[in-house]
Amino acid sequence: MSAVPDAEVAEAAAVGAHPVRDRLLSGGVEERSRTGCAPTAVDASGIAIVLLGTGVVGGALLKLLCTPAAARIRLVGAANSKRQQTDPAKLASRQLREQIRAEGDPRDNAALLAALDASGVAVKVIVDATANVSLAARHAEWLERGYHVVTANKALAGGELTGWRALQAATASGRAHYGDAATVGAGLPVLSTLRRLRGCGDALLTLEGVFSGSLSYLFNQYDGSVPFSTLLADARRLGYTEPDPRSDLSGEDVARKLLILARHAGFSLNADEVEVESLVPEALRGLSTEAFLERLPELDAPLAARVAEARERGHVLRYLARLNQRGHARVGLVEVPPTHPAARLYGTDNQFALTTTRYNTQPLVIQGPGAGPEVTAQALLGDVLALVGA
Ligand SMILES: NC(=O)C1=CN([C@@H]2O[C@H](COP(=O)(O)OP(=O)(O)OC[C@H]3O[C@@H](n4cnc5c(N)ncnc54)[C@H](OP(=O)(O)O)[C@@H]3O)[C@@H](O)[C@H]2O)C=CC1
Ligand SMILES: N[C@@H](CC=O)C(=O)O
Repeated sequence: MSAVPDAEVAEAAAVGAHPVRDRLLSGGVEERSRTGCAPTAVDASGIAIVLLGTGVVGGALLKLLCTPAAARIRLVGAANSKRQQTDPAKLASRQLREQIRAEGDPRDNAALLAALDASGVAVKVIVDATANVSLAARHAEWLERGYHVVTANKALAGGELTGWRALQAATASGRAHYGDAATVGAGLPVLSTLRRLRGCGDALLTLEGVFSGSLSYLFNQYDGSVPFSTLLADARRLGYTEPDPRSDLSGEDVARKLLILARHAGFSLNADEVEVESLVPEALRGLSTEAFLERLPELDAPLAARVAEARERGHVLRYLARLNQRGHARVGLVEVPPTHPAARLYGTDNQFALTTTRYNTQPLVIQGPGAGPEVTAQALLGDVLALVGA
């Protein structure tokens, strides 16, 4: 199924490298085309963007920027965690990630914003394809300054309630838009549906489902026959996990999505009000990402025991998120019967079951792939294009 040989995966897991991440931008199997890529001559009615993060999702977005759908978009800056590029000729490079790594300027957000200002284009967008908390903390300020923000980074909207409130205040002025489709369901139409329902006067009563693409991928397959750690390495290689997979296994990423949805529905929940079950053993919590990746097999025994217990009862394990009518929020591993809707998912499927005042006999269910570079990058592109009504 994978395009990456197993030996390469094993080596990558050992050193903390990432074949999909590397290939997406290396100009190797998924080379950027020069033709139509990062156009330098977009007229003033076009869109200028700065891309923060050139990893799995950012890399896939760079590929989409080379397609006709992105003809109105001009890339005026791109950055990784250490370096950045704003030179138009270099931004059009086939090897943009290597270019930035080898010859990029030191990181400086002000220079990226200056590139947007100098573009002469009215619609200026900052695309955040990182998981960086400090960058997310700047979203509200950027919006207030009139830059649109399109994000896959959930750290602000799904973080502390104060951050969420700052975001609401920044968008309330209407100066700039916040494109957040990629933050929940990797672009499945969940947030847009919830906003539409609320706009019609409907109210969310309960919410339940599988909100993690990587955990869905893991538990849809895990029956104890293949070690959990092997499946996790696969999920990471395929670009489904967070930069540090403990963000998925700890429940933190699912909790963020639940908070984003709950807050959009009018529940003012703080981050510490979500009950979270972590699947990361205590001994693996304080390690560096690289050290954690070397010790993945330590995940196997506890989960093998859990799946065996569930099987004795004729059940399967699913990592579920739940919000009840009283605003109680919980994310964690649940034993469900094979007839449960969450037991019938495939691949990275997410499932969001919304019970509302008007959808109250059967929930409104949104289901489909909930992780992966292409779908997530498409969600970002869609939010960018929506700014010009495309
Ligand atoms: N993968 C998926 O399926 C989905 C991911 N997302 C979200 O997308 C985001 C990115 O995920 P993913 O692409 O998988 O992660 P990666 O680790 O592959 O990429 C993250 C990128 O962010 C860069 N970065 C980190 N800090 C900064 C910074 N301060 N300034 C600029 N760049 C920075 C990294 O730089 P460097 O290369 O130097 O490390 C890297 O290029 C996350 O928030 C994730 O939750 C959302 C939906 C689905
Ligand atoms: N790591 C996340 C990616 C999308 O947000 C997940 O597994 O769902």
